Amino acid sequence: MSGAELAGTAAGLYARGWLEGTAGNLSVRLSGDSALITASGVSKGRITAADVVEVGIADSRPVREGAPRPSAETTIHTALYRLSPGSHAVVHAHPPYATAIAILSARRGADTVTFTDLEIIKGLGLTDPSKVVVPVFENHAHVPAIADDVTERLTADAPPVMLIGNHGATTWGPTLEIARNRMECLEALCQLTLLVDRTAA
Ligand SMILES: CSCCC(=O)C(=O)COP(=O)(O)O
Ligand SMILES: [Zn+2]
Repeated sequence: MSGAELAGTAAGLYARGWLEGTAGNLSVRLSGDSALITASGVSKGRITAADVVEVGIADSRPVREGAPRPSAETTIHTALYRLSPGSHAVVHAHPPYATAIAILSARRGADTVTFTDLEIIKGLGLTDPSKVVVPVFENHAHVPAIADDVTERLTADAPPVMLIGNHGATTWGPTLEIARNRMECLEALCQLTLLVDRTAA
């Protein structure tokens, strides 16, 4: 897995309008105990292989001196890699419908959102796709506190998707393509839920 592949996936998500401004971050696990993650504060629509940083999964720090500053959300990515040894990629984005659901959840003080009986749940790769309970984390200003909450709340068999209140969504999986697909499925679940809720109102 290379920085160019990360950049290509990021460009695709940017083109969909899910990484507005400099939003979003993507990473892949490397062999050993490190991961390659996008640099902080750069447009993910035009990053290149030079805009990725290798960080340690144990300490979330750049492996090499002089590297660009890694994503501000690196600690969330590394917490997920520690939690889920079979996961080799993490995608964080701000897709509009998932972010709207994250905002509504935060307003209601809800720490989960449940989706039931929607075919697209199957795209999340769950054993029982009839229902998925998606955790919603508080958007602490100090990002490592979000990572601490992730470590505390999630178990290895948790669904590979989460929302961050007032912020966005994070998904993970065995490959970058699967983590990206899961982001698309989560966004579709949120979009369908908001569309149907509005139609029924
Ligand atoms: C302009 S978006 C604010 C930060 C954020 O939510 C994000 O996803 C990007 O952070 P990064 O440090 O990875 O650029
Ligand atoms: Zn974000």
